[in-house]
Order: sequence, then structure tokens, then C-alpha cells
Amino acid sequence: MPAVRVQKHEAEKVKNLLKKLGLYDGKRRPKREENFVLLPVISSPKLMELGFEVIDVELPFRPERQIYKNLESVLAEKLTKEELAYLRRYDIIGDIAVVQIPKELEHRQRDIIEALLIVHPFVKVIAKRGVHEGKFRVRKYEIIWGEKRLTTVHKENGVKIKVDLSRVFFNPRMKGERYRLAQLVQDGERILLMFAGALPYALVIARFKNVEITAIELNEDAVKLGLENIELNKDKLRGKIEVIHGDVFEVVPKLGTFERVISPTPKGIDALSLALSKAEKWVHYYDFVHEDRFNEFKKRIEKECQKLGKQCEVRIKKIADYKPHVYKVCADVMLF
Ligand SMILES: C[S@@+](CC[C@H](N)C(=O)[O-])C[C@H]1O[C@@H](n2cnc3c(N)ncnc32)[C@H](O)[C@@H]1O
Repeated sequence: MPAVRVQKHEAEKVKNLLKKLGLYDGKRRPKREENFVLLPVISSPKLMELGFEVIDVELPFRPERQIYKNLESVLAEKLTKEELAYLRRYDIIGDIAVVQIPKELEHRQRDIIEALLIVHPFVKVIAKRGVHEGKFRVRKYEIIWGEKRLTTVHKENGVKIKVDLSRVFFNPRMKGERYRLAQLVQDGERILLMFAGALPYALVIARFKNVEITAIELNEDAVKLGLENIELNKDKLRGKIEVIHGDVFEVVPKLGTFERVISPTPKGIDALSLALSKAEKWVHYYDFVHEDRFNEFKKRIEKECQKLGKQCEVRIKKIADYKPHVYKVCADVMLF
């Protein structure tokens, strides 16, 4: 059966491209071979046209449950249609499943736990999530099954990220966004990462690109985890990460400028002017914006640039739904 043979460091990028083109065969597992990875693909002349090395190899099939079963299909046997409509997206963070159980489904908690264990037999903890709280944006959780811990190692974009959900912010749904930024970055850049958390953005960027990242974070627990994460990934990182424990608004004004500034801004904090003032070429500024206010947000950024004597081009990208009509967005700002 066909597989594409790629260098290990390119595997993630090529896999994403193949998925986008509908050529990746998710029913079989990829395989490592020294410095190469064999990616299962669907037979297509397009692969040759794209210049890939296609070989014929037996790659093992994934267990059936991983392909066909999702939580909804398992629960469809037990829950009514009305109840199924209340099911929310859940996250798998390392070996922890994080679920939301609305009050309409509280009486179904046991069924939901059983179904999760069928779909994800490797999870060791199932936790119900609450809202983000405080300036460190940590969520409240209630463990409803398994080991009594909220610490785990999550794998994403080829890096390991140790997190303690009871002490630090972490959002696995930003995986694609972190990959997007890593692809925009060029080797050799100096990057300022504000509000760095346990370093998920820094690790993914430094895994793909040979850059110098200065990361600022106020939560001491996140800083400690970030340093552990650098150690955990040291063999894979092409770039360097320096972590500064402190308040962005005190530390950053004392620093010089950077080619690129990234601000995964906590909700309710305005660090726009600071981010723009420290950037030479690019800013990626995250915020939560009502769909009717995208243009207003863009104008505000342009005005801030003018105040700083800089010209800019702004693109607002929707990253995730936050609540009805409000999105988490990233403003990609090019300065010139
Ligand atoms: C939305 S989270 C993003 C964390 C990380 N970038 C991630 O994506 O996982 C915001 C982070 O900013 C940190 N933070 C909040 N206020 C801060 C400040 N004034 N200076 C530095 N860090 C701050 C919080 O502790 C939290 O880790």
C-alpha cells in the first residue's frame, strides 16, 4: 500500500498538507524509519506531481474504534436525540479527558464516562471543566473519574508539553494556530512572546525554526513548567527560548525591540500598544471581538500604529468561537 517517505523534521508539515489535500490515509498508522517517516497515503497520481517519494509498504491499520467511534455514536444507543443535542466538545489533554456536562445531561454523567472510556481507553483521568478564573486564567475542574491529578504531558506538533491544569492555563485547541505561526516565522528571527504560559507557542515555534524567543510570564507555576518543558524537548528544539518571570507591563518596556511580537493576551487585558511598540516587522495580537466590531478593532490597531509613527497592514483572523457572535481572533499586523 502506498506511503510517502519524508525526512523526520518535515513529517508534521507534510502530514498536514496531505490531510488538507485529502490524500492522507488516516486508517493506517505512520511508521518511523531512522531519520525518515513513512506516511500512509491514498493512491493518487497527484503525489508524484507534488514531487513526493512514494513507496509500497505494509503499514498497520489503526484499531477500528479509533476510526469509526466518536462519543456521539457510542452515546446514540443510550441517549435520546434531545439529550444528544446537549453534548459539548471535549478535549483530550495528555491522558486527561476534559468534558463539559451541561445541567441537562448531569443525570447522564455515568453514561458519558463509560462512552469516553470506550472511545479513549488510554485516559487515566476524566475531569469536568469550569470557567477560567483570575489573572492567571486557570480553570476550575472537578475530577469525576480516575486518578486524582490534573498534571499530564500533552503531545502536540511534535513537542511534549507538561501541564498542571489546576495551576496553569492550557488550551489544546490552539494546536493549529501554533502550527500556523510556526510556519510564518523565518529562521533567524528574534521573537517576543508575551503571556507565555507553560510555553506551548514557544516550544512549537522553536521546534520548527531556528529562532531566539524571549518569553514573559507572571504565573510562577507556569514559568517552572515552561523551564521543565524546555528540558523535556531539548533534543528537538532548533531555536532558543529564554524565560523571564515577571509582569509583561513591567518587564517588556525595559527590553529592546524584536522582529516579531506574539501576544496570546488574557481576556480583559489590553497590551496592544505595548506589543506594537516592541515590534519591528510583525505582531500577532489575540483578542476577543464581537463579529460586528472586527472593523473597529482593525481601525484601533491602525490608529495605535500611527501614534507610534508606524505604518501597518492588518488582517483579522477568526481563531475560535468564544460565545454567540463573539470570536477569539488574531490580528496579524505587518509593520513597515
Ligand atoms: C491566555 S493565557 C496564555 C498562556 C499561553 N500563551 C498558552 O497559550 O497556553 C495568558 C497567560 O498570561 C499570564 N499573565 C496574565 N497577566 C500577566 C502579566 N501581567 N504579565 C505576564 N503574564 C501574565 C497568565 O498567567 C497566563 O499564563
